[in-house]
This record gives sequence, structure tokens and C-alpha cells, in this order.
Amino acid sequence: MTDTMFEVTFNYPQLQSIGLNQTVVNQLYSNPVNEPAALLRVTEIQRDCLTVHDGADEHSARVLPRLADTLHARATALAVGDWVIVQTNALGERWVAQLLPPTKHLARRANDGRRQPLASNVDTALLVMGLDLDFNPRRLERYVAFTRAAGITAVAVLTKADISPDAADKLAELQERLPADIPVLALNGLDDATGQLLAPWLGAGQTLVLLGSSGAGKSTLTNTLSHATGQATGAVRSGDGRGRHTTTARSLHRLPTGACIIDTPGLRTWRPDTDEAGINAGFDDIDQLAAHCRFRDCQHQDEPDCAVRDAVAPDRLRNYHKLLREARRGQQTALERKTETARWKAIGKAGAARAREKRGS
Ligand SMILES: Nc1nc2c(ncn2[C@@H]2O[C@H](COP(=O)(O)OP(=O)(O)OP(=O)(O)O)[C@@H](O)[C@H]2O)c(=O)[nH]1
Ligand SMILES: [Zn+2]
Repeated sequence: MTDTMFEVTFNYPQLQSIGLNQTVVNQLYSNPVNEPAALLRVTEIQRDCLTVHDGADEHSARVLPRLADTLHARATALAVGDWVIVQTNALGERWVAQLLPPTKHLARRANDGRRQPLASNVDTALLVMGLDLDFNPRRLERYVAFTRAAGITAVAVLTKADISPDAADKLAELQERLPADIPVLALNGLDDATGQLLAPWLGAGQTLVLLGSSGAGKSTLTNTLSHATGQATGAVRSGDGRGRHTTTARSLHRLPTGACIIDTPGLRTWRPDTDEAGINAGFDDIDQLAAHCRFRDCQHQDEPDCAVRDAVAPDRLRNYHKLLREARRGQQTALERKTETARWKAIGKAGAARAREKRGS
């Protein structure tokens, strides 16, 4: 089986500039490929084709129906940042034949239970929030919970420090509120010095994703980082006359430091693809305090002797409960809901009446 892997050609130094690293190469060697093909990275997804990059140039490609079926059956899809195996046919058309399973992966749950991947193979999420009217600790907490649940390093980036008179207070407030191991930075996204501040997360082969609401300063940050740190480079994707309206706004940019950055549109309606354990990971102070509640199954609502309620700020606790409810709802897939409905229908009238009572509670 091993000899078939040599069918995949890849130029390591060239692909490194688009984020190839050792972990991905390991993936490549554990996913045998049977036909001559190339390793490329997905930098943009359009409605019926996608853009892939070989570290030097970008190309348009389409997904082989076989792979599309497989992904559909697994209730997932390709995302920006994915590494894919691409075949080129006699006509010079590129077809994506295989997906290397992404190591880290940000996804949301659609209402039908399907996963909508936002970005793949991400090392660090920059949680971008303006110190102006955009400032909202709850929203940031929400982003922290999602990224941590995905095993991705979270860094809180507070922009517009230069125009916010109370920047220091807000910075202190967040440092106090968020888990201790999350760096919180206040900066001016327009200032070249920002590149230096973020340098620890921008090393070669690193992939970052920007999360934050519209106007938070994500594009500004991407621009500054693209220019401030050295030679002029910037977007992987250059104007090519394709209609902008057919693309999602999600795309991957290269930084001069050798890192890649994935910009996302504002994620107002982002429902987490995570479970209770994931939410708890983002609120580890609550998790630890819960050991001191009187009841082992304390929900930290109105139980007596609740250690959490005594110590955690009410607003943070409310946000925690809200995210937990969402995660529980998300855990129930469409199929489970269907099965459940069918089961309820099958039981007799009396049972159904009882069930209605139960669900109505
Ligand atoms: N003074 C100052 N202005 C900033 C800073 N960051 C962003 N801005 C300004 O805020 C506005 C919005 O910034 P964008 O970078 O477009 O915001 P975005 O997050 O990309 O927004 P979407 O593209 O809608 O998702 C622009 O006018 C920026 O110039 C900052 O740190 N300081
Ligand atoms: Zn409690």
C-alpha cells in the first residue's frame, strides 16, 4: 500500500508558504492515494467550485461527485483551510478527489443538524472585538467557548484602543473575566506595531482565523499584518474577474511571516458545534468551583450552598447557562429529532398525551 503514496506530488517549501506543516504531511502518508494527484490547499469556496492554492498559484477546481457524496453522507463539507488531493484530467480541469481529515476545525451546526465548517486546520483564533460600541464581554465569552471546544488557541484582540478613552478599564475587565490562560491584547489595528504584538502567533506554517462581528476591525488587521511585517504580499487571491457575488466572504491570506490568516464574515448567528464538555472547557472557573457545591449535580440555579453562584459574576453565569442550553439543543441531530417524533407517534393516545405534558414542561 505504501508505494501508492508517491503518486501525490508536493513541493514542501512552496506549500509551506500556504501553511503546510508536518502534521498535514503525516496525514498525507496515512491516506493512500491511487492516482497521480497533487496536494493543494483550499483558499476560497464558491457555490459550485472552489479555489485551491499550490503555494505559488491559485487554481479553480471542482469536487468529484464521489467525494461530494462521501462528505454529504458524513453531514459535512469542505472548508477554507482544508488540504485536498487534486487530480488534473486531460482537459486540464482540476478535480478534488480526496480530503485530508482536518486536524482542527471550526464548525457551526445548521438547523437540520448538519455541520457547516467555517475553517479547517486552524492553530489560533484571533477573537477580534472593538473597544467602541462593539465591546461585549458575553459575545467574546461565546467565541472563547467555541474555539476552546475545537482545541484551538484563543487570543482576544481588542481593537480601536487608540480611540477608546476607557480602553485600560475594559482590558482589565476582560482579563478578570476570561479564563486566565487567554491572552487579552488591546491595540490599534491601523498601527504597524500590531505585527510585533501578534508575532508569537504568526510564525511560519501557522494558520489563524479571525472571528468577530462586522466592523470589529478584522480586515484592517489583515491588511496591517500583510504589509507591516516585511515585503509587500497580501491576499493569496488577486482580482481575476470572477463575480465577487458568487463567493462566500471567507478566504485565506498569506502573511510575510509565513503564517496564513482566514477572514470570516461576522458570525452573528453562530450556533456552536460543541457539547456541554466543550462549553465547560471555556468556563473552567465554573467547572472547578462546581466541585464545592453542596449537590454534586448542582445546576448553579437556585440550589442552596452553590459555590459557583457565590463566586462567579451573575452576567457570566447567565451567559454560561445560555450557551449550555444551546449546546444541548445542538447535540440533538435532525435524525434524532425525527426518530424521537416517530417514537412519540407510535405510542398510544394515552402515552402521547403524557408525552405532550412532559414536553410542555
Ligand atoms: N482608529 C481605529 N480604527 C479602526 C481600528 N480597527 C478598525 N478600525 C476602523 O473600523 C472600521 C471597520 O473596520 P474593518 O476592518 O472594515 O472591520 P471588519 O471586522 O473587517 O468588518 P467586516 O468586513 O464587515 O466583517 C474601518 O473604518 C477601520 O478603519 C483601530 O484599531 N483603530
Ligand atoms: Zn452550584
